[in-house]
Amino acid sequence: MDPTRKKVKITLEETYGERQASTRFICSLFSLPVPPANIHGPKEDATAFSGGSIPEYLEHGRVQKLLLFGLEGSGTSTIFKQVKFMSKSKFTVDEVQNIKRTIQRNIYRYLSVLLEGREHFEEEALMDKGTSDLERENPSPGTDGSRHCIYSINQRVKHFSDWLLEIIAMGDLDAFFPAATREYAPVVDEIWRDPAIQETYKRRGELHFLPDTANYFLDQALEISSNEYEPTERDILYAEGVTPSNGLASLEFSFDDHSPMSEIYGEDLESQPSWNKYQLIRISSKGVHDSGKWLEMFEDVKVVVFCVALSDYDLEWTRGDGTSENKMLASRDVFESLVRHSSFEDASFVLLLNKYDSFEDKINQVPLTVCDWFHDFRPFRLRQNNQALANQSYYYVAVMFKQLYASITGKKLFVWPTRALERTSVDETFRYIREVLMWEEEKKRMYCMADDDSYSSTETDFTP
Ligand SMILES: Nc1nc2c(ncn2[C@@H]2O[C@H](COP(=O)(O)OP(=O)(O)OP(=O)(O)O)[C@@H](O)[C@H]2O)c(=O)[nH]1
Ligand SMILES: [Mg+2]
Repeated sequence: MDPTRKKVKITLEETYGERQASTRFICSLFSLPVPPANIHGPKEDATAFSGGSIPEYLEHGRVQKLLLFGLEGSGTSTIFKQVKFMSKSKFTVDEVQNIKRTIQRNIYRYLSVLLEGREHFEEEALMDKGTSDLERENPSPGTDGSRHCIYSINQRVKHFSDWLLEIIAMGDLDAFFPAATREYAPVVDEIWRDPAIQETYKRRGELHFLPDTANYFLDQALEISSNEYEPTERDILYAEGVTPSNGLASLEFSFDDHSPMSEIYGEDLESQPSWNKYQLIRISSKGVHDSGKWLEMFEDVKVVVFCVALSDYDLEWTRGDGTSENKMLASRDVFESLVRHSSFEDASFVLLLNKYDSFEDKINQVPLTVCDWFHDFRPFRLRQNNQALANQSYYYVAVMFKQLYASITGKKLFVWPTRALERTSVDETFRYIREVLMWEEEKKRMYCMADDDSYSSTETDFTP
């Protein structure tokens, strides 16, 4: 069972005491940190988030700043959008119009990636076929004399394909967009359903720049291309390019005051600190690269939330200078540079290991050891299902990051698995972050008391 599901099951079935014990046991087994009172798991009801009037609490300086970072494609904008929906902040009419255009434009981009991939796969397949025909001295042309394979398309589609690829290569799509492209919606729909394109889509892992959600939009090409189309919440969540990709986005939110967290402090609500207002600041990966100066602005950040796509362990990443490296290693390097940054000396770090769903799908096909950093990973048993293997691999990756973090700071790194496309997962994540914040504040308070010599020393140490 994967850790996310375990968490939900724990919430539903176990009593608080049992849960604390089992969570602590699992965490100590894998050397993972656990907050002291992981009281209640996620509520299904995402409305537990509620928007608040910002200026007054900014004034009182009670906003807890959370900084969200991650390498390109790690899922930070998806998380940001989820929080925006959960906090009930609305997109303006203009923003929705822009999102609509972006989604309509993205369809052409996805199609062009598929068409280009198709050309490549066709060439490759025909070459292989040619070689094997030669070996058998038995060439096998199609009925019209030309050669075919599963990636071949008819002349009409080929015509459109050449036209679209040329336009996109010249950067001219905007000249045809949106009016002219609307006319082509039926062709786009036809091409997407073409067997050659569907075969190409099956090999999407080999295509760059094709997100997991491309099929979601291509399936609806006709509706999306119409004038009347209004993006749904899910469309906005899945769409790329909604959150600025090279800038900074900020959002304020709060948890509702009747949340389970208040129970940590029992009946004594008077002494409960006001930690329920948050500002989430997302800096895009481009921002991270040329952000030395920006980072100085974030000295008062309480938590750095660093997002890594778990399923990146076998992917290549092209740096600005054109050289490439494993994407997990690239993420690790960015993580390390943030951990070492003087602005975050006093901040806590929460590592989100995102795309747990893709990770679970991939882990039985591609061994974790393809990433050099994980070369000595040895699963307990060789024959096991995806979930169990994903679970073990997740803990291994978490521990690698924890060791790295501890070697630099001497502190504990908090780690959490996420599936950013699922709202309950993001809700659960922010509840966890809130617990981390409270735990850290409480720890500081305890240390202060210990300094005053008014507190027994053994109880100050509640690191797991
Ligand atoms: N399967 C899966 N896909 C995800 C998950 N989180 C995000 N994605 C997808 O991954 C792609 C990249 O996610 P983004 O949220 O745009 O990532 P980002 O960190 O904002 O990256 P940039 O926008 O490139 O800076 C999008 O197509 C998302 O829909 C997840 O948990 N599982
Ligand atoms: Mg994005």
